[in-house]
Amino acid sequence: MACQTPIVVALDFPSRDAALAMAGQLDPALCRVKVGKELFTRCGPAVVESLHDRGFEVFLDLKFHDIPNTTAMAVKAAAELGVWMVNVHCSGGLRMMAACREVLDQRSGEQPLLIGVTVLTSMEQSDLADIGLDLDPAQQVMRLAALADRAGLDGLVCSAQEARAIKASLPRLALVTPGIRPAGSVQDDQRRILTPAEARQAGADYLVIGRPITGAVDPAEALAALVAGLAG
Ligand SMILES: O=c1ccn([C@@H]2O[C@H](COP(=O)(O)O)[C@@H](O)[C@H]2O)c(=O)[nH]1
Repeated sequence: MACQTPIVVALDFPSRDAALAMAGQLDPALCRVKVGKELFTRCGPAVVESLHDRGFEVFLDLKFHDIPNTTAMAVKAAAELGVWMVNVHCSGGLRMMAACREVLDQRSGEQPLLIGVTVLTSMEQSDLADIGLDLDPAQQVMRLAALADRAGLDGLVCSAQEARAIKASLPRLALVTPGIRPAGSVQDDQRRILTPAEARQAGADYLVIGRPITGAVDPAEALAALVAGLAG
């Protein structure tokens, strides 16, 4: 059965066994899963295939950032794995994003959603100042969102704190929002956070949630509670 909720569980684990043990506690009708840099670097495409075999749609979160040709070929390789979603850094620029769009458009059949990472949800204004950007995260997100729209991307990774403003000006773009923290849970290294319900109210289309689910005593129960909270 296709996934019925906006929740994407981040499988940030150091081994295939650990990732699949967690996936085994989750229901593909209630969430999609995300494979990021740690898991993919350790396990490679085989873990994506195993998750597909278990019925999950997979967001391959490798945040490609390189020259246009290299990035486009990486996106093509991701598409050939049959993933549901793939992403690149918007700060790679317009030509880089357009090359990724073009390589997917040249393929036949079902394509992954092509998503641009704006400003990491772990970053706040002082972090942008450290890298020479004298503006607040929301301004930089809007600038990169407009660029991603021009390049024909399908959506953005951003904080849900920016979702309302982006939806108001660029409603075509799907918004994928990490930095989701249920009320009362620890912030960890995230900085621009919202609760699941606040994120949905602001216009987020997909909620990326890792530790609040995978670090719970009972991940299946944590996921079910989040799903119930969004439905209510
Ligand atoms: O801006 C970004 C982009 C990606 N992420 C990823 O999302 C998850 C969040 O995990 P939590 O445990 O819920 O913090 C993680 O895999 C990040 O690599 C992000 O947090 N922010």
